[in-house]
Amino acid sequence: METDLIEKMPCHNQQLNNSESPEHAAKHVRFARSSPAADTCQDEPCEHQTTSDIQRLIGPQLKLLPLNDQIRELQTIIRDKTTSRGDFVFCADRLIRLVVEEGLNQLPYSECTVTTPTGHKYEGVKFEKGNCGVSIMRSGEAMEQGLRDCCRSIRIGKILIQSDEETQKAKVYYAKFPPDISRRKVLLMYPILSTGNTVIEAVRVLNEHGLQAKHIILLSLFSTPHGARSIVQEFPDITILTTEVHAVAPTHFGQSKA
Ligand SMILES: Nc1nc2c(ncn2[C@@H]2O[C@H](COP(=O)(O)OP(=O)(O)OP(=O)(O)O)[C@@H](O)[C@H]2O)c(=O)[nH]1
Ligand SMILES: O=P(O)(O)OC[C@H]1O[C@H](OP(=O)(O)OP(=O)(O)O)[C@H](O)[C@@H]1O
Ligand SMILES: O=c1cc[nH]c(=O)[nH]1
Repeated sequence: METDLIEKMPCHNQQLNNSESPEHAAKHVRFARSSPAADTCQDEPCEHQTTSDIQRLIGPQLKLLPLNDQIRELQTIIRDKTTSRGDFVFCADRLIRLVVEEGLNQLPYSECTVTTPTGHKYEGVKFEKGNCGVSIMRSGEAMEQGLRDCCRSIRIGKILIQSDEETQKAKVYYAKFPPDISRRKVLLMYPILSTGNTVIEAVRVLNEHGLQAKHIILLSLFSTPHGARSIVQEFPDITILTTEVHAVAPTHFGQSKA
């Protein structure tokens, strides 16, 4: 029964803190009524859904960036078939940067004290060591620059997985990670989760290298309900970060950067 419900929920956004403010709920309804990109919401209006439904059905492992006008505009331009290649890449890079920044927020920080030029002590925080990125080729590579723009010297591993077009079965062709990956927190990059099969296979390979799913933060831009649910069912400890869960995911994302 829950499966039926989730597939009927084409359009969701949810705050990262997993609770919905009245302002956020109001904004969500406004988008559902006014956005031309929310085409699949017409049969199943978003205002009839609560944003906690998706959380309940998929679980707290799924974290959506808080919806705002800026993110909604980027999603709209990326989805618009009349968008030029240059605008698509520009907007995708902006959305990637927002997801990367939030992904970094999920990593461990420790407290530290620094001295200011005027000799004052300042109680701040610093990243803990032991993070790395892994991009799933090809489309995940489009997210590497966004991560490097924030973390200049972060190590980035790569994995190539291709799905059989008929059976959808995912096969691993190439994987190269930092040797101590089992001891790191990994930002796994893949912009579009459709079936979820590619990511599931990637996480299996990371598991084989000794990395537990609880140390993986999946950075993506768009997900179908099915994709997110499949990944969480397979790996209940993973964290998935995305900007939108929608029944229709954009396609050919990798080709935009080719
Ligand atoms: N020569 C070389 N140095 C690298 C490479 N990747 C990372 N480094 C450097 O090696 C150092 C240690 O890298 P990491 O092990 O990823 O760093 P970390 O221990 O997680 O933490 P940070 O030092 O804060 O990055 C960093 O200063 C990086 O700049 C590489 O592929 N080649
Ligand atoms: O169904 P999933 O396993 O969740 O994968 C979804 C991705 O796969 C397809 O791309 P493609 O296979 O061409 O991958 P690439 O663009 O990364 O090369 C599709 O355009 C999505 O980007
Ligand atoms: O390059 C582009 C432009 C619009 N939409 C895409 O999917 N790719």
